[in-house]
Amino acid sequence: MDFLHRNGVLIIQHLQKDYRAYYTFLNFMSNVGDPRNIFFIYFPLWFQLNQTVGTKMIWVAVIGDWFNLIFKWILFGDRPYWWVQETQIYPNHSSPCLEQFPTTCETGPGSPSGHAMGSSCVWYVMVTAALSHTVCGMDKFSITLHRHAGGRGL
Ligand SMILES: O=P(O)(O)OC[C@H]1O[C@@H](O)[C@H](O)[C@@H](O)[C@@H]1O
Repeated sequence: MDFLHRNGVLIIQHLQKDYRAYYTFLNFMSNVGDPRNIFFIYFPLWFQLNQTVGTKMIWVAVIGDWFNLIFKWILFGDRPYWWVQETQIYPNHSSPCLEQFPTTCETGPGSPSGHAMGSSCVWYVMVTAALSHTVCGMDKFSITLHRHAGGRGL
C-alpha cells in the first residue's frame, strides 16, 4: 500500500508543480462538477429543461454517493496529506509538502474519492445529454434538408 501512496504523492507533486498555470481552469472544472451542485443547481435546472436528464442526474447522485460510502467503509483509505505526516518511509522529517485546498481538507477516509466519483458522474450525464441534443438537432436538420431537396426534385 505504501508503494501506491508514494506514487500517488509523486503524481500530486507533479500536478501541483508543473500544472500550476492551469490551476484556475482545473479548479473551475472541479467546482462545476462538484456533486453538491446536483441538488441545488443541476437537478432543478435539468428537470425543467428535460425530465429524463434531471431524473438521471438525481439517480447518479444517490447511487454514486451510496457506492462511494460503501467503498470508503471497505477500503478506509488514507488521505495523501495526512499519510505523508504519518508514514515512516520518509527519513529525518523529509516528508514532501503537499498543498491543500478546501475540498481536500476532509477528515473522513479518502479512498475512493467521493469528489472524483461524483464529478465524473455529473460530467458524464451533462456531456451525454449535450451530445444527444446536438446529434438529435443535426438529424432533424439533415431530414429537413433532405425533404427540401426532394421537394425540389434534386
Ligand atoms: O471523498 P472526497 O474526495 O474527499 O470528497 C468528498 C466531498 O466531495 C465534495 O465534492 C462534496 O461536495 C462533498 O460533499 C464531499 O464530502
